[in-house]
Amino acid sequence: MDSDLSMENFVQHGTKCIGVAANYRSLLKVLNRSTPDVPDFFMKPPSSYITEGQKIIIPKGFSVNEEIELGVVIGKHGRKVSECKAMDIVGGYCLALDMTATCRLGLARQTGGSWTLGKGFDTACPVSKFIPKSQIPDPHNVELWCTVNGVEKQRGNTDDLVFNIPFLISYISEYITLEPNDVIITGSPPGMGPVTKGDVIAGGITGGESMKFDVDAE
Ligand SMILES: O=C([O-])CC(=O)C(=O)O
Ligand SMILES: [Mg+2]
Repeated sequence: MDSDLSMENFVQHGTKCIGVAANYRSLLKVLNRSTPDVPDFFMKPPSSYITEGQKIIIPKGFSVNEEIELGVVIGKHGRKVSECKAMDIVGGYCLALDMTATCRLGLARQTGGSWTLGKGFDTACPVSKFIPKSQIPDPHNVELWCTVNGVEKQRGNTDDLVFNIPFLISYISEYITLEPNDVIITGSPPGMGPVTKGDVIAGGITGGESMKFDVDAE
């Protein structure tokens, strides 16, 4: 397997971001949905990434929710990776805000249409700086928090994931080759809600990395 030593710049490499939908047991409970047998995925284009210092821009007429998530940054090429080898291709982590245009997602759900605009508009994927793998020895016991204008909106622990990271890597790589600098955003705990121009979204790992983004609108 190839290794890539420049994962600190994973955003600049411009590879893909794969999102997992409804992957927290606590979120499924709030939504009154049963546990799915298989994970559901969507993709965000590399053009949706922003890093701290850049603003989230709500497209004209859109309503947008924030979702705090743990991102897994892939470090090595992976195709049909077994669950027991999956952690070997993880290069590190990041925090991500899965900005979601609820107006578009609601429509997609009603019509069976695609999630592309709902999840993939420009600035829909704010990420923190790269977090080395050694800083998160157990990625299945990470507490995530998110505030909007200083008010806590989300708090959850990755021990609540329906599909854990090895399962996700193995499942995705059965069908889609994972490449260095790809990011898998692992799903959001409950509490996500609408944000508007002028809001400040902060998110982090309790006792660890954090990030902050200003919201603007077209
Ligand atoms: O926005 C959604 O409906 C699904 C999703 O990404 C999540 O649960 O993290
Ligand atoms: Mg999400």
